[in-house]
Parts: sequence; C-alpha cells; structure tokens
Amino acid sequence: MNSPVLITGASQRLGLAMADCLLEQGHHVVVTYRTPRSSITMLEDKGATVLQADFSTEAAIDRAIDKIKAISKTYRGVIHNASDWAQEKDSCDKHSLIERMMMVHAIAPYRINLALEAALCSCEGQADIIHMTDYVQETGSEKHMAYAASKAALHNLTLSFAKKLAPQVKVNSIAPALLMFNEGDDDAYKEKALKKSLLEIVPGAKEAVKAMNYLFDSDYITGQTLHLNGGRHLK
Ligand SMILES: NC(=O)C1=CN([C@@H]2O[C@H](COP(=O)(O)OP(=O)(O)OC[C@H]3O[C@@H](n4cnc5c(N)ncnc54)[C@H](OP(=O)(O)O)[C@@H]3O)[C@@H](O)[C@H]2O)C=CC1
Ligand SMILES: Nc1nc2c(c(=O)[nH]1)N=C([C@H](O)[C@@H](O)CO)CN2
Repeated sequence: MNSPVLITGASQRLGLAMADCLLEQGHHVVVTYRTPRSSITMLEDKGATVLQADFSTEAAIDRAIDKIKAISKTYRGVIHNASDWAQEKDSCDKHSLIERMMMVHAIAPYRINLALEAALCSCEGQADIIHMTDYVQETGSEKHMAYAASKAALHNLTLSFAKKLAPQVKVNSIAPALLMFNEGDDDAYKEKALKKSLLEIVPGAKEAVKAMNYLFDSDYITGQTLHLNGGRHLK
C-alpha cells in the first residue's frame, strides 16, 4: 500500500471533503475523528483507515501518536484540520479555554509533526504538511481571542517546520476566512459576514480542496500561506 495521508478532524465539512477527494485520487487516507458519525463509516467503506482521537489533552495526543505511527512507517502527508472554534463568551474558565485552544491547534500539530518526521522524510517522493489556519491569525478576533492566538501559533509553526523539514517535506498553511456557514447562522449574521469580503460569496469546502491539491501538486512552495479570503484583507 502507498504511504498514507493523515487528516485530523475529518468527519465533516472541509476535512471530510479533503479526505473524500484524496480517496478518489487513489491515496491511502488515515482520518481522525472525535465524534462518531455516518460519514466516518462512509470513509471506511471507501478504504480510509479511521481512528478516534481527541487532541485536547496531552495523554490523548500521546495515545493518538502511538496509533498513527502503528498504522504506517511512512506518510505522504499530514493535514492538520481538527479545530475547535470556541469563543470567550461560552467559557467561564478562560485558562482552560486557552489551554484547550493551544492543545488542539498548536501542541497537537507540533507533537504529531515531530513524531512523524522520519515517516514523512522516508516517504518515496515529496511529502507535505498542511496546517489549516485562519484569516484571524493576523488580525486577531474580539470574540475568538484564544482561538485566534492558537491559530497564530500554528501559522508560526508552518515557518519553523518548513525550515526544519526541507527539502524532503514541504510545509504550508491554508488560511480561510469564511468558507462555510454553520447550521444555525441567522440571516443577519450571514449578510454581515458576506459583506466582509470583496467577492461576497461563500465558496464552500471545494475551495479548501482546490488549495490542498495545489499545494500537494507543487514542487516549489514551502513556508507559505494560501489565503482563501475573497479579498477580505482589502476591505
Ligand atoms: N469553515 C470555515 O469557514 C473556516 C474554517 N477554518 C479552518 O478550516 C478547518 C476546517 O474547518 P471546518 O470544516 O469548518 O471545521 P469544523 O469545526 O466543522 O470541524 C473541525 C473538526 O475538528 C474536530 N475537533 C474539534 N475539537 C477537537 C479536538 N479537541 N480533538 C480532535 N478533533 C477535534 C471536530 O471533530 P468532531 O466533529 O468529530 O467532534 C470537527 O469535526 C479548521 O481548522 C478551521 O479552523 C478557518 C476559517 C474559516
Ligand atoms: N473549526 C472551525 N473554525 C472556524 C469555523 C468553523 O466552523 N469551525 N468557522 C469560521 C467561520 O466561518 C468564520 O470565519 C466566518 O463566520 C472560522 N473558523
């Protein structure tokens, strides 16, 4: 079997779309999920290897790393997609909030990348790491402060790992602004969110899939961020 691509948090939305696309291309795909869903059975039926993993504690990250390493000695790529879009208003314990954000968005990717260094470097051909970050890593966010700080940390890890793992592994970020609305977003929120970009559309998961394919296909891009934001930075 060819070296797999690992995608974290791939039971829905962007992660699921990226996993589906890689399976269609004939890749062996390893996905992690936290909440069991029918989408995970569907990915398994298509040939994916699935494993349950929660990245919010050190012990759980250790267990996930052991399982990921046991699945394959080499990896073609890792996509750090798992994410918890928590906001300050929903948390009375701000210390736990920022710890959890850092754990999921920075510490888990950092630990997994270090643990898979040899597996990625010994993959036949080019290997890739992609960090799913966020537009707010550069602007900050009043409502999602800890989330934004942890995505900024992940952005910085992109730069360090690009240096550390070159030339065998390319390491890049995809930084979306609005790609998909969430269930329950009301019309007023949707209208306000749409107006934040120049292009005023919600492109959906396919935009992340296109960015992933572009980075995987490239021979010369590392340490970069692909900004999927419809020109929001110019508003
Ligand atoms: N959608 C958008 O418009 C935008 C997305 N992004 C980024 O793109 C990526 C994908 O976005 P999207 O598909 O919307 O993300 P979602 O929030 O829909 O899904 C992320 C997945 O991460 C998993 N997850 C959450 N917390 C943990 C944890 N502690 N341990 C393990 N897994 C966890 C969830 O698992 P489960 O459901 O199994 O519990 C969930 O399925 C994310 O990194 C996100 O921050 C950035 C900006 C905009
Ligand atoms: N893990 C997640 N991160 C983010 C989400 C999400 O649903 N899950 N959503 C967004 C936005 O769509 C937002 O930028 C616009 O409303 C950001 N990050």
